[in-house]
Amino acid sequence: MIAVTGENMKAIDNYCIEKLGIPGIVLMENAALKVIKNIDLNKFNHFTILCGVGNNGGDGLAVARHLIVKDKKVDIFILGNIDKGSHDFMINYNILKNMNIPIKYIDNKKDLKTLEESLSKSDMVIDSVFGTGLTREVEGIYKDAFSLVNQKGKYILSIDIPSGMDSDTGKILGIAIKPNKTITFQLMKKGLVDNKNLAGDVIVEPIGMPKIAIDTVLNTNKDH
Ligand SMILES: NC(=O)C1=CN([C@@H]2O[C@H](COP(=O)(O)OP(=O)(O)OC[C@H]3O[C@@H](n4cnc5c(N)ncnc54)[C@H](O)[C@@H]3O)[C@@H](O)[C@H]2O)[C@@H](O)CC1
Ligand SMILES: [K+]
Repeated sequence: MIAVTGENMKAIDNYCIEKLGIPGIVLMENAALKVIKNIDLNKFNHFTILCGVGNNGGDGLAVARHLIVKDKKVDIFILGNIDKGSHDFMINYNILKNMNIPIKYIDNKKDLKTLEESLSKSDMVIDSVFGTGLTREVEGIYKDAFSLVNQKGKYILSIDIPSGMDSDTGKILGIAIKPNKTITFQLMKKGLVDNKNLAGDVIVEPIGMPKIAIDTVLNTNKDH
C-alpha cells in the first residue's frame, strides 16, 4: 500500500477541485460519511467533537451534523478563531448555526471546564482539530485541551491524522491526541506508517478521488 505526504495529499485534493471540478465540500461530505460508517451507532450515543477551523475541523462539523440527524447527543467545541475559518469549514459551520445547534468555543483555560464536563459524560471523542495542515508546535490552549482529552476521553477517534502528529514524519509536535482509531482519507499517510503505535487502529477510507488525480500527481512527482 502506498503512503503519501500531506503535500502529496494537498496536491491530489487540489487536482480534484481545480482540474476535475469536484467541489471541496463534496470531498468533505464524503469524508464525513466514511467517519460515520466506522462508528458503531449501537454502542456510541454521546459525542464530544473537538474541531479546529481548517478543513479537518470542517470534517468534524459535518460528522456532527450527521450524528445529530441520527438523534445522537453531540457537544461541539471549536478551538481557534472562526474568522480564520477555511471556506469549507464555514459552509458546515453555517449549516449548524442555521440548525440552531449550540457550539462552544475554547479560547482560554476557563472554557476547559465545559470541555471536561462533556468528556465526563460522552462515550466517544472525535478529534478534528488538525489534519495534514498542522504547521507548528501545539501550544497554549490547544495543548491544555489535548491533554484533557487524552486524560478524560473514554474512546477517541481521530479524523485523518491524530491532531498534533506531523502527517509526513509521524513526529509529535509538542503534544498529540492519542486516539483509539484514526480514519485517514483516500491514501495512507507516511506519518501514520512511521508512527503507527501512536495512531491507534488506522483505517484508510477512499473519499471519491478519481484515479486520474492520484496517478497524475504521484507520477509527476516521481519524475522530479
Ligand atoms: N477539500 C480538501 O482539501 C479536503 C481536505 N480534507 C481534510 O482537510 C484536512 C487538511 O485541511 P487544512 O489544510 O485546512 O488544514 P488543517 O485543517 O489540518 O489545519 C489547518 C488549520 O490549523 C491551523 N494550525 C496548524 N498548526 C497549528 C498549530 N500548531 N497551532 C494552532 N493552529 C494551527 C492552521 O492555521 C489552520 O487554521 C485534511 O487533514 C482532511 O481532514 C478532507 O475534508 C477531504 C477534503
Ligand atoms: K485530526
